[in-house]
Amino acid sequence: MNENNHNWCIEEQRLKETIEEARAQLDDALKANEKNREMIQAAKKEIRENTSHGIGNLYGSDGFEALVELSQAMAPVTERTALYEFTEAKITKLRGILDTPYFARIDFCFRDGEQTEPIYIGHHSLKKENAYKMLIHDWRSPVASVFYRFAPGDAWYDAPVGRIEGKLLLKRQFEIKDGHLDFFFDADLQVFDEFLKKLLSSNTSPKMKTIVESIQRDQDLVIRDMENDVLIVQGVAGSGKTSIALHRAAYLMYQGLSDRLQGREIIIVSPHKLFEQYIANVIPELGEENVRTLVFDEIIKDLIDKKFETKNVFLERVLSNGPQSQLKSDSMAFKASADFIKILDRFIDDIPQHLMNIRDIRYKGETIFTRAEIISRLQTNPDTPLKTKLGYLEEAINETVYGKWRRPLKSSVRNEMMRFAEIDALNLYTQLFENDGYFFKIAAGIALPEGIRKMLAVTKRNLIHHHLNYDDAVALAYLSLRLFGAKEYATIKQVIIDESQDYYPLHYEIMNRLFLKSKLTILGDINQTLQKNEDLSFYEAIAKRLNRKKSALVTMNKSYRCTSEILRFSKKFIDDAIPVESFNRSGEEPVLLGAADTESLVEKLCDTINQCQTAGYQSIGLIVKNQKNTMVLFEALQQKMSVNLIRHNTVVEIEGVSIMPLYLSKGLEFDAVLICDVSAENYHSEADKRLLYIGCTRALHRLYLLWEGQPSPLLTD
Ligand SMILES: Nc1ncnc2c1ncn2[C@@H]1O[C@H](COP(=O)(O)OP(=O)(O)OP(=O)(O)O)[C@@H](O)[C@H]1O
Repeated sequence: MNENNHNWCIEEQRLKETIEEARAQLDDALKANEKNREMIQAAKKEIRENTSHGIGNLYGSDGFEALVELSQAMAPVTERTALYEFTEAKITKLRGILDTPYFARIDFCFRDGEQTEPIYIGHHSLKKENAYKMLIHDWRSPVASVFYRFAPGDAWYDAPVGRIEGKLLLKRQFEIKDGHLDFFFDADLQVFDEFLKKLLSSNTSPKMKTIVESIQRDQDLVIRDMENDVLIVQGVAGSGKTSIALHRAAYLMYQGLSDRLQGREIIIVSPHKLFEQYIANVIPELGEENVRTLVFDEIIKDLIDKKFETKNVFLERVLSNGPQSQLKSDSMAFKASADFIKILDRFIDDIPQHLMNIRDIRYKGETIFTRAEIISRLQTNPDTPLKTKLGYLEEAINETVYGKWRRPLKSSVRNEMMRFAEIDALNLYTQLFENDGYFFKIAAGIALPEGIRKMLAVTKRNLIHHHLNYDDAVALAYLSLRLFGAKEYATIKQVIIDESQDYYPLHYEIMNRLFLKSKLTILGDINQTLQKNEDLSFYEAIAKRLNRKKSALVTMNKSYRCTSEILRFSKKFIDDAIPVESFNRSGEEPVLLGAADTESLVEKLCDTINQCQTAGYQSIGLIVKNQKNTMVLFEALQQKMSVNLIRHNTVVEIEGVSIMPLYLSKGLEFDAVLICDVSAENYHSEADKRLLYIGCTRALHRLYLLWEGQPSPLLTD
């Protein structure tokens, strides 16, 4: 028998053993859950039929005893239900194992000359029942990191007991489907690249997928990092930032049995709802309960509880090149800047002095707190919310009155004394803009933008008419947080922020105060900003603002999404401050197609879509600069074919042919991308260049740029 056949027999035998074990455990689990189900049903029946447990009895004279009895009767049901759910999760895991038990094997020799036990790595671990033998190690286990990080030779991994050093003797990768071994190869870098290329070439799902089998070394370092309180990743388009974010969340949930995180202790801040839906499958596929994802608008909503212009509506207005676009964009840049945070902080400090109408507090003819004392109390400890400090003041009044007159103060008297304590964030925020003189006094010494007077006038007008624009909503959220605090997020231990380049200093200041005890992973690409221009100092400023003990910046320059041709084309829209490397997967050159009028543009779009469908591409993304233009093209296309409309106030499944405004394509990907309106009118500025970069890099295999009339000069620059 030659060595290949010998190895094949060994691997088939191991696979058989693993599958037999998994099948036996699955049978046991199924039987156990059948029993659990029967017991739950019987217990429920007993509760229903035993009249002393009836709900009606709770309202009788023996209500309390009946309640105790009912809760005692319910206890076994609750326990069994928990056991049932636990076993159901195990069943799902075992079914997954039966399909694909593992994808890799490493032979790691702990000491020279020592016998090695092969270590098989899969999505889930499997231990032989009643024995110590691990048949499969979870991809997140410490030893599995050797697979992702080392080529055969010296290797190490960090275990709970410290660093374990040794030699990696073998690194083998498997393709197993439906429990059958299709092939395996012993990793040499070149073969692995071929394997990855095959994976990337066949990517046709409209939903994000796991990358457990092919995580790259630099990606693994980020996924498993436990050293830093703030970990920042600058990664080029398609470098795997979102994939890393999700695998990191699953890793954090697994890491360390004692400090294992629950899904509710992690938050992923994502750019929009559609993106949330796009990534929703990944963490459950990785075998964990889903974590909470939210978009920043939801944080604003929680804090201000008022209707406001959402981020997407803001972007739509800025990108539709209307008369107010520039002003809106400038106003956002200013009101969410570090300088405006200073202005808001000064304003908050000034509130007790000038906006609260505080008077001496008098009781029975005596002054118990002077106005100056109260103001000083409210101005100290700036990090404590004003409302909390007002609560302390109330307690202090009570204590003083009780100490002196030995009687508690009636609440009506206390309320009378503290009439100033009713604070309204929106009302206060409006007062900041009511009078230009007051604003300039608060902002003294701070550099203000050129159009400040116009901005102030527009803000004042909007606030008077109860229009809360996005920039004001963010500022008001900060003000509310400083005035009232927010406990809801206090239990969060890990925050993962994707598309981090699109947030401004004020967003980070809010997140810093909200997630005070949390560690943060921040992933972004400064080449993919919408309506703002950033360089690497952006990340330094974030780290400084978040002010945690340890922070690090990691850069990832290799892009896995696009073919080399698409990436080369896309790179012309960005400067070369950050190198962008391609994974070296080859495909067709991007295609540029002009049309004389809308009718012929629509015809060309239909032809191109048909070609893509004939070529077998399943997800086809039609990207348009803004929603206004999207609607025009959608109406025309709809007459000729079935198209899925994606717009900012709806969340639909992304499948087949979808048309959307560019800002909603952020973070997503499609087999084929058609950027539909690359005319001179639509794309001409530096900011437009970045939009084109974002749009083009959504494409995996094919890219088409179409326009009506004159092509954008950015195509030929
Ligand atoms: N190690 C890997 N193995 C297999 N596929 C990978 C790997 N890393 C990334 N990919 C694939 O590359 C594509 C891009 O990944 P992802 O969306 O995570 O990148 P990104 O950096 O967030 O991109 P962008 O910033 O452009 O939105 C996805 O299809 C992902 O599955």
